[in-house]
Amino acid sequence: MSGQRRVALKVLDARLGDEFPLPAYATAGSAGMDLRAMLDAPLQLAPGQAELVPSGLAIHIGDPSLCAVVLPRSGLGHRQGLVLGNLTGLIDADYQGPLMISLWNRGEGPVTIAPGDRVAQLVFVPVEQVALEPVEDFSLSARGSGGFGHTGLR
Ligand SMILES: O=c1ccn([C@H]2C[C@H](O)[C@@H](COP(=O)(O)OP(=O)(O)OP(=O)(O)O)O2)c(=O)[nH]1
Ligand SMILES: [Mg+2]
Repeated sequence: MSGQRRVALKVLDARLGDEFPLPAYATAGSAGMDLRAMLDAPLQLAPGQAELVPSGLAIHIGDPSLCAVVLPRSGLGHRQGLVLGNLTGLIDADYQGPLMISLWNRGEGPVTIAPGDRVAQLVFVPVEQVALEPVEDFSLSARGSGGFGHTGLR
């Protein structure tokens, strides 16, 4: 689609773009594009087990006003307990290495992942870098230092 920002992609696993489609937005309104577990053989994760799995891709975002996050897929996370070992993966704009997926079976039964399964999703997010400026005091806000449930439940 024109108007979309361009992000450089290296296909590291030749099965992508051939046997398996490259990541793409499933619908016009999708925020994420699914990432595949580019395994050589099925992988069974025992309850509690985490493994680093290649996505078969590398991206170089380049522009520090953009990053990407790797998120679980809702269905797998909720039903099977297949989530991410780092909870959320953060892909820096200057990272050029292989995009890896830490898969964690947080459930109570084994989970089997087949080569090419869509196991996570990649979301591009705007970022602003700031200059931290040390001060003695803040000008008082409505919240002040209240936090961690300070405003109650209802
Ligand atoms: O799920 C992930 C998370 C990170 N990365 C890559 C891209 C990211 O830019 C780099 C570093 O990630 P992060 O800063 O979260 O990890 P770190 O443990 O702080 O490593 P580093 O010291 O390299 O920054 O690792 C992945 O491929 N997948
Ligand atoms: Mg880091």
